[in-house]
Amino acid sequence: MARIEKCYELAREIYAEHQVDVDAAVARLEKVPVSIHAWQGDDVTGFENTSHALTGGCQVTGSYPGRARTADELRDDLDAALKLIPGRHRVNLQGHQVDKMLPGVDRDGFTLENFSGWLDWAAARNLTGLDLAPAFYSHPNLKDGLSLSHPDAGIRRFWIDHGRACRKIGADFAKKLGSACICNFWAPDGFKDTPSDRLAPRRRLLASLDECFAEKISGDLVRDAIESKLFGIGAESCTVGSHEFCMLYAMRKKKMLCFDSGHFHPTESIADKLSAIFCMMDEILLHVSRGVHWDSDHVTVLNDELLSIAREAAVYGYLDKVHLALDYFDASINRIAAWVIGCRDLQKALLIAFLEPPRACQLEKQGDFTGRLAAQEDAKSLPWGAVWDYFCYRHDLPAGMGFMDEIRAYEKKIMEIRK
Ligand SMILES: C[C@H](O)[C@H](O)[C@@H](O)C(=O)CO
Ligand SMILES: [Mn+2]
Repeated sequence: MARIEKCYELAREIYAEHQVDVDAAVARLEKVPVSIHAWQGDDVTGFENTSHALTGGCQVTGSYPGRARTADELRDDLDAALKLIPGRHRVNLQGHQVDKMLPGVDRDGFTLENFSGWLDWAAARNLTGLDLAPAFYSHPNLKDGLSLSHPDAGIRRFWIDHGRACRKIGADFAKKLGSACICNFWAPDGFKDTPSDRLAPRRRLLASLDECFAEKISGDLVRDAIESKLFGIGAESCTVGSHEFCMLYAMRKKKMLCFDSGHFHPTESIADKLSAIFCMMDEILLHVSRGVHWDSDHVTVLNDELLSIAREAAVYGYLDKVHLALDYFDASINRIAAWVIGCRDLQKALLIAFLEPPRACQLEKQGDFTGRLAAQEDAKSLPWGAVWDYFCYRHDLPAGMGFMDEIRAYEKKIMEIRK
């Protein structure tokens, strides 16, 4: 331990030479909650016990042992992960991750009763809140790849009512937990092959969303967000809720725009979009993920993309308006490790952003772009790792990959015996 403190002292000295206050950076990181996506733990299956296949253009691959089969198991797994992630965080649910099913009640009729176990669990933990996203997929009413934009009014009604139900449950979560619930609307609607009519489904999606949001709910209780996608598996030719559609909807209807980092062209970075959005919008939801080829949902790692997203979210002083959420699913590795590694990497990226020396910005202001490049590159070898280790130590958590011992023990005792 003495070594961690010693290294931290040295790092503090070095950063001070670069006009960076390390203690302030640590204090900032302390205050950033990440919304941890519960669906990494159950492979997005939910707990309706209706054996619906995963549909809607997402795929979970791998058969690593230990998928949570019930909400109780999922909560145990989240407990195991949360213990290994420094700081206070939130948990993000999908609208089919019910705690219990009630006879004759489907998604369009879900109420808090279906999710009550989650609320009790969150209240008993030190969570900063619970988020809930309607699940417009993995259900027989996703017909021909369409939910909210389906031509059949009865189908649209089912999904609209599911959206409305989730907002009400979110409000109930918020009342008890004292923190607004983020209700993110992502509809998988799309076409495998070129549609003859792209306009009508988009008009129907627009009308359905208006109905979903018709009930006025205070922003202190629910923050609505809308998420676009480039394409999904089996919906390669047209996505109804495209980026333009969602951005304009959010702007016009005063909703939050959700950027999922796996939902854009591979060479397109959402980091560059944040400052553009903040010129005209006040709040944003980030789904932090990692796209690899056609898969939008690999575990986040500390790569250039994550560093630039965290940097752009942090450096202009609007981090309080950026809601950070994880969104990936990998069933080929230990699911708890997937949460812990991805979340800690996001926190590391934020810490690196908080520790950014002012030099590069100063040189840029003077028009010295060569100096700026030199300063940006020099900053890369500053000892942020010593600061991260100290942050973990303050939280009584192992630095490095020490967290794997606990994960392995939990895997042996609990996960390996799940069938
Ligand atoms: C579980 C969904 O995949 C997720 O919530 C949604 O945000 C998404 O990114 C779909 O690709
Ligand atoms: Mn997403």
